[in-house]
Amino acid sequence: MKLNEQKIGFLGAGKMASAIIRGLLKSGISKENICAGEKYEPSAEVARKDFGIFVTADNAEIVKRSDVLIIAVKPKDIAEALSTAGPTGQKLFISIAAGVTTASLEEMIGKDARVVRVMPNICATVLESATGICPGKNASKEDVALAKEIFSTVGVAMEISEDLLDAVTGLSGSGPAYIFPVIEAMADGAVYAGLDRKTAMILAAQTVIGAAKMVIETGDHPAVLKDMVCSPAGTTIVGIQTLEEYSVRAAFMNAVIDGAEKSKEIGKKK
Ligand SMILES: NC(=O)C1=CN([C@@H]2O[C@H](COP(=O)(O)OP(=O)(O)OC[C@H]3O[C@@H](n4cnc5c(N)ncnc54)[C@H](OP(=O)(O)O)[C@@H]3O)[C@@H](O)[C@H]2O)C=CC1
Ligand SMILES: O=C(O)[C@@H]1CCC=N1
Repeated sequence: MKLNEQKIGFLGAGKMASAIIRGLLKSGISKENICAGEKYEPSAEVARKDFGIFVTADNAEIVKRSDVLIIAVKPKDIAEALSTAGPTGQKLFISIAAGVTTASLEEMIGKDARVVRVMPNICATVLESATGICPGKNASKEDVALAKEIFSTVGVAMEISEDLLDAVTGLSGSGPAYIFPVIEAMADGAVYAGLDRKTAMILAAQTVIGAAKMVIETGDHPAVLKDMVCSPAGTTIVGIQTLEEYSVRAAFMNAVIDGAEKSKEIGKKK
């Protein structure tokens, strides 16, 4: 199955669908091969204007035109989106909804449905998503490979077993929202210390990019990298002491655990 020969339809054309569509177009997929079902007309109009793709409120028309359907509505809206999807035949369904299991998607689409569950993140917008992928019971190796190819256009995509996808959701699905306030708060600190806001924001964001690259490219443990920055009796160790006083590491750890548990909870709802 070649990606550039697939007709890809999105159910929902909101924030995440737009991010993924942008990645597909940037990777050379023709806009003629992408379409979207979106019931909120202002979002539909934005997608038409930004991407030049076919967008309609008629989900059945999207299913008819597509080989692969990407479910990109909120978990609570999936049942309605699928109930208006018409005959689904043996098309491949890829869901990016938080918490919703492949088993419950198969129940809604049909017991033989080919389903792949994926958890990307909002950084797909800048082609830097961290994405976890797992197959449903009827999905073939080729289906998983195709999903991996699609999500590799917007960042890093890895196959992960489904029992761990809630953990991926808490970590990389929600994670950007935990880091954005860190960047804002660090910039606030620099403004307090006298830097102008624009410079502070650029330096704060680049610091996060640089730190992330250090972890990925050196392969060193973050604690080792932290020690490289902390000079004895220097400026950094006093900041580390403050973070420890406020239990910042525990707070981040608990935020990820809470997100993972919420994802599991969503999966239990019918
Ligand atoms: N935002 C994120 O960072 C991430 C989100 N996800 C998952 O991605 C999915 C989409 O999230 P996101 O893009 O943020 O959500 P958005 O609300 O931005 O997009 C969903 C869009 O789908 C529309 N919609 C709702 N019901 C239907 C329907 N029956 N048919 C067609 N369109 C419909 C909504 O319209 P209306 O507003 O009128 O309801 C909305 O425009 C969710 O399931 C979420 O769990 C996964 C990873 C990260
Ligand atoms: O908050 C949410 O439910 C979605 C899923 C992961 C990120 N955003």
